[in-house]
Amino acid sequence: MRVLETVGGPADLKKLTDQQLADLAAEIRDVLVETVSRTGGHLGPNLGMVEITLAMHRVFDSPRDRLVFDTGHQTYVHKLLTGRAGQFDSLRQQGGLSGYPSQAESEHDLVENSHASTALSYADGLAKAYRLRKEDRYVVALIGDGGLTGGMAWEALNNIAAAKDLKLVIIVNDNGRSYSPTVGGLATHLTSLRTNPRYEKILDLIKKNLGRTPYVGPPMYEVLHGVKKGLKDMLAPQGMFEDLGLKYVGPVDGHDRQALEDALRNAKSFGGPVIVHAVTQKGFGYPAAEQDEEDNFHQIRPANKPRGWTDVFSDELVKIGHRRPDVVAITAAMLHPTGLAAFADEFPDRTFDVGIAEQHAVTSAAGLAMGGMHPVVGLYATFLNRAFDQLLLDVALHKCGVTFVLDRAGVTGDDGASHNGMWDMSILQVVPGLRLAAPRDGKRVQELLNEAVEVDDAPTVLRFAKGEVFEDIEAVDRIGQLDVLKRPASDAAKDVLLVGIGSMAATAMDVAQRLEAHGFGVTVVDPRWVKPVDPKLVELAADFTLVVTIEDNGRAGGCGTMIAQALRDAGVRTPLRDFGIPQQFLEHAKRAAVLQEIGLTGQEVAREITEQLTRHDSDALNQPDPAGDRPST
Ligand SMILES: Cc1ncc(C[n+]2csc(CCOP(=O)(O)OP(=O)(O)O)c2C)c(N)n1
Ligand SMILES: CC(=O)[C@@H](O)[C@H](O)COP(=O)(O)O
Ligand SMILES: [Mg+2]
Repeated sequence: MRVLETVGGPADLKKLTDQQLADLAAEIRDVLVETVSRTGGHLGPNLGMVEITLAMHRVFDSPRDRLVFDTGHQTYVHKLLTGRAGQFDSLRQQGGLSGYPSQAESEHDLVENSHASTALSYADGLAKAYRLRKEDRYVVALIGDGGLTGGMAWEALNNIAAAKDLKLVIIVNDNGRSYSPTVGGLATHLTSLRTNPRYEKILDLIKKNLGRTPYVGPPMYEVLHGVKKGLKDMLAPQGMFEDLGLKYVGPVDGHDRQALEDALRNAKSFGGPVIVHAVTQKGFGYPAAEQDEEDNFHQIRPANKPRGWTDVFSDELVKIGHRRPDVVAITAAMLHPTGLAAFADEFPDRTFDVGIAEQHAVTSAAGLAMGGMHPVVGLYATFLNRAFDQLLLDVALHKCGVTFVLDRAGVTGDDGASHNGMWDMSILQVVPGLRLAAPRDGKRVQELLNEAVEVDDAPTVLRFAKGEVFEDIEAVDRIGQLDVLKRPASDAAKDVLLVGIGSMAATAMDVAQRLEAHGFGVTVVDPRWVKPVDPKLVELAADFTLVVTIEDNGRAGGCGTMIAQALRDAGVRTPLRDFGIPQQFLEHAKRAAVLQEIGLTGQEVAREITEQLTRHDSDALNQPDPAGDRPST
């Protein structure tokens, strides 16, 4: 029987021998490689977390002691050790285990948000709560070196360092990478800590020698090891953490479980906030991941991936870069995933990786624009949320010509609720002067990106979906900025004006076909620029019985809402039905499965409209469904 099968929960770990623990670590790595290669997910980060997770669960008592994982993508081992090994095959599948912590799955899971750099703030709050409630519980926060480059982490450290009596242990999982090697002064400092051979060797020497004198040895080693500014300052530049007033333990070999346990017990004994600096290798134990230059298999990348929206953007930006020396690119630690790597290869001096620091990225872009450059900021749509204030009041207020390219907009699916790009076309509607484009296919990505970088007195935004780019849908006419994609076969009644937004233009074409089969006259348009609302769209709407909008964004405050407002403001009484993502946190599943689930498919939308049009109840065309914010079906 495998050791893993004997582990029903963390308590079982405490009974295992060193040999059994070594066997268990090997078994876990086999399960990770075998399963994640099939299901997809974060293989590299989790291979690097085996010994740390074992040590965490052997030294602390989850869930009484609370374990908080930053970003949460590195919790597969935690799941295997907390009673979910039997379900691990269902990882990231619809109805199966989430790829991130899930309170619904286990009492051992707490933080579900996959946005980085939040763990220390949660931990600060939790530890304060336990102190106030006089609960003798530890909080253990695991954060990566990448997560530490996020501003929130330093806001939290500033508070934690001042709270000497918080029972809080911070484990920095330092593998030197986010996706790519971690950048900035912090990375350099962590490197100086982890690569100072003298410090480690001398400590080992002391430990070995002192260890031979049982009565004096271990306590003496503890004193030496715990000494604040003496031994360490002399041997390794401490600076940062200790100068902040934080106890620092390490650097510890993050793949030596025993050493980790010693360090965590040492940290636990301080009774106040401590940083344990664990040095790991992303992908450890699986050579293919260890040697993967791009990102150590941060995410399993499917072999021969079809050409995606990201690729079209990436190629077009390089072309623009050649003709526009003022164009620069900014990434928040996601050079490859956002398609900026090609631009970086071509223009290394005009590409800036700021770490996982979206807020800094956006305001730094404002500075670059004020300095005469035209920044293109590449982000995943959901991560823009974090930098909304910077976009609103650092970029838009000053009318800075910054172009934002939001990848993974709309339903992304298997990374769960916090990864769906369902917020941007709602929050961006309130930004004065901002121009928002939603390309429907690869050709429009090229077209709209070139139009966007020409705007130098306002922020411009392009947003497109995850995955394979759609086939080009050519327009049959252009009215103002509007592309007409389909007119009725004959001069049939102008029953429905279908507004397909971005990737939903293809869905709109499918809906049109289905409606025409029921004898309705349908015109399909793609606004291309969805903000501000095109006056030509408002004019056109006046001639139709019903306007229908379809968008891959939350319904609340989305494009449908804004177009309806523009119709009302212009006195156009044509009723409007808006289809979009229901304003809910969506369970993880593949994108197509989620779209099916929420009714954002051609078949479902066509059924709804047919039902509404054939209800013969003219009011039906005017009254929204009394069910309120029902799912968009
Ligand atoms: C706010 C935010 N921006 C970007 C990401 C995308 N992202 C997911 S994991 C990751 C790298 C995390 O690096 P690190 O914290 O060092 O953890 P590791 O993967 O190395 O274990 C990034 C950038 C995110 N989750 N949150
Ligand atoms: C954990 C994280 O934020 C990213 O690694 C996320 O998994 C992105 O996934 P895709 O790049 O596959 O959209
Ligand atoms: Mg890292």
